[in-house]
Amino acid sequence: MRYVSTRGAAPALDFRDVTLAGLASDGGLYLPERWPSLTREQIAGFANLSYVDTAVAVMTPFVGDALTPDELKDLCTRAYGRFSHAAVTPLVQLDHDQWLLELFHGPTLAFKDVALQLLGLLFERFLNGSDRHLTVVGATSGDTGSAAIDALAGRAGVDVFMLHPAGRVSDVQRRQMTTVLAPNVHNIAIDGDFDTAQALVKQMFNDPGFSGTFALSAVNSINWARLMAQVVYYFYAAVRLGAPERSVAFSVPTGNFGDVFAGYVAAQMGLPVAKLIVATNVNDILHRAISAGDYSKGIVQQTPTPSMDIQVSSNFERLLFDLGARDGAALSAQMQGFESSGAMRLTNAQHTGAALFASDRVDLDDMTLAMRWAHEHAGQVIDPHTAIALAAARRHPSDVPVVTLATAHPAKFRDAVERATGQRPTLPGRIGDLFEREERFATLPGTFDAVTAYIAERAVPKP
Ligand SMILES: Cc1ncc(COP(=O)(O)O)c(C=O)c1O
Ligand SMILES: N[C@@H](CCOP(=O)(O)O)C(=O)O
Repeated sequence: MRYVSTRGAAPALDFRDVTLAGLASDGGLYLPERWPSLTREQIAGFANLSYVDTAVAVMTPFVGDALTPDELKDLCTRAYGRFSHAAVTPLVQLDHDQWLLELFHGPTLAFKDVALQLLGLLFERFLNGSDRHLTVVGATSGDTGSAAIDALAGRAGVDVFMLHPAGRVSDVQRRQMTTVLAPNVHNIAIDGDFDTAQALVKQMFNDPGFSGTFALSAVNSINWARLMAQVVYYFYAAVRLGAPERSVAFSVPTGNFGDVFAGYVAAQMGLPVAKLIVATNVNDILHRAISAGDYSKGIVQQTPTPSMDIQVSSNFERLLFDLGARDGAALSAQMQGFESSGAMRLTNAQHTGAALFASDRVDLDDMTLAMRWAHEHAGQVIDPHTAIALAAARRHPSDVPVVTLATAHPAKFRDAVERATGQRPTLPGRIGDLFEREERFATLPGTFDAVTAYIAERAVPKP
């Protein structure tokens, strides 16, 4: 399998190189040159497979010959062996039509572990025997950071520099990052919001001086391997609810558009997906884009769902490319217009082509009501991000099962959960002593010069 950039000018790469590269050299994001397709019989056969075997079956076409089937299975077994639930991503029924897909049983209690546990092992495997030292640069609004740090702490050949917006993540989220004291982990709190952090990371890749000096790589969902691993749980859930005979809808709490784009990929591969509901908080750029074709930035507002306090959604570019006849030059011009003005209209083809998606904007009151409903009617204490998607799911009548992606453990957002339900979740044993651990992080202005100077002093240059 070869991978092409959404902006059309970077070289096509194989799976190994696309994993190590992260972002394309023309500023675009990599995508498979075509979507692999699975037959109905193959999909039906997944109903009897474990999570690991489903992962191997779904990911094999993307991995190509970069790994043997045995190697891929070994990596998946190790990655998902660290999850605390035997099903890895179990389904929980809420009522007749509504289901939760619990994605938070990994080491850092959010869906990011599903992809990042595997990505850490892929880096290790692909760096084995090479003298390349990776400088991983990442931006987090709370969850990617701890999942990447858990996956990479102490690994040879990799340093990770993780930028989070100071004061805009929950205390549990911050401590999950800053209490990891491994020498290859560097946490940086920046003055600014998540969009500032994400823009700095992209600027590092696009700066010839910086990216020429360090072998940069990405752990955000701009890295294709992240999305590939997330496609798996759409198949895993849908076949348990009757696919391919029956279609299934998914409601996804959305920020950077990675998780829901993985659902789109599953649909392109042949999974009968009835609808993908893009659920946003009041930072609703994606809701406006999908419902009205208006992709224009607002000011990032702080909410009790900090991981979704995002206005520039990196992976939306992948969808626009796929729906725009994969014309890299046209998309490049469209994205450059957005980058300079902060606004763009979707073309007719992009807007009408996105018919698989519905969208919804959920405010604080409706988020709170969804948390209460889950608690009172189904005995489930859910986190606020999950509640955004559950509220949206309940507002979209459906004649097929609707699966809400439960993206984080409620203990990561104890104050918000307690305010809504009166229940204060306890920290799971894995992080029971989190508030007694020592923290270490730097605080820097959110500027390219300040952050790159800090990294340059600590990172290992290319030979
Ligand atoms: C708990 C949680 N839910 C939802 C999201 C949004 O997911 P995505 O950025 O893939 O749209 C995030 C952050 O990515 C998150 O951490
Ligand atoms: N919500 C994320 C933001 C980064 O998203 P990613 O999926 O692109 O890594 C977070 O919690 O850090």
